Amino acid sequence: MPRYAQLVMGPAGSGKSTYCATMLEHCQNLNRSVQVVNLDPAAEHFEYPVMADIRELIQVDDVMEDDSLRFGPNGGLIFCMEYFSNNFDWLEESLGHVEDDYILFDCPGQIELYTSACNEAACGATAAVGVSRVWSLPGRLTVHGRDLQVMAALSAMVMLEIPQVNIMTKMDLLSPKSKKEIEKYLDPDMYSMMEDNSVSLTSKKFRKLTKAICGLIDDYSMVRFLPFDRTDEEGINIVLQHIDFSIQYGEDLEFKEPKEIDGEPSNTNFDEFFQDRDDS
Ligand SMILES: Nc1nc2c(ncn2[C@@H]2O[C@H](COP(=O)(O)OP(=O)(O)OP(=O)(O)O)[C@@H](O)[C@H]2O)c(=O)[nH]1
Ligand SMILES: [Mg+2]
Repeated sequence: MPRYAQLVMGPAGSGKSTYCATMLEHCQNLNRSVQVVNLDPAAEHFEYPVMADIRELIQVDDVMEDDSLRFGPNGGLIFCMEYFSNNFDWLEESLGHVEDDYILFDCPGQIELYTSACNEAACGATAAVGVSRVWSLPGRLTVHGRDLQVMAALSAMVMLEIPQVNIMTKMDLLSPKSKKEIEKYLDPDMYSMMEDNSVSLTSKKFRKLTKAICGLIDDYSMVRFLPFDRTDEEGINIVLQHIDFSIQYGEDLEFKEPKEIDGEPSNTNFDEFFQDRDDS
């Protein structure tokens, strides 16, 4: 059987580890077997059990304390990921050979990594297990900050040629009004957004640069975001279905009996989701 994976990438603090914990719990409720691997050598805290943890191989603190290396936190992290990309045996041994594996890789958050070492590491990880990637961005963003982050998402998509699903995290923090407002950013029309912000684009050069960036994002027309509200099971399911579809998960799976809870067969959220859709 093939192995499937999600590489969960995105800026620092955008909610990658929380996404992994939420998706793990969601899949467990659906009676789906999912495992999580921590690939962040600087991770201090995460709320999920791990199948493997890169810190068993190398830790940022050890690299920073090494007198011959003398790295700071960012250089230390890049060193760790390069070390990881040269030691994939560790990953292959840690993953073993379990059938029907579906693994979430919780990646580190430093954005520089997605233009260099982490790509090599991610390529190695995809070679080891299979493909797909989730790019997470927090739901609260300024317009210009968001443009740059859209560029980062686009750059990751282009650098590492595997399917990518972009998600907008922390949607539960938004009021209904803000949720409505953020809708236009989920599937952005870059040119009309630029017009919306034209008042702040007083400099001619800056306006030209912004237009060029908008053109680039528009040319690829691939960057859209799915909202991710960790409190909304139905929304989480929609994200999972998009990812499953992008990696063709489930096409050759055999039917499994649902788990029984207190002698009663469980009515999974998956069934409920389709039930709701049928009723509507
Ligand atoms: N309300 C809310 N808070 C969130 C959500 N996702 C993450 N957070 C909070 O945001 C902070 C960072 O979340 P993490 O999941 O650690 O983010 P990360 O991307 O793994 O961070 P790094 O690994 O440091 O890059 C934590 O305080 C989380 O509790 C979410 O969906 N909703
Ligand atoms: Mg994390």
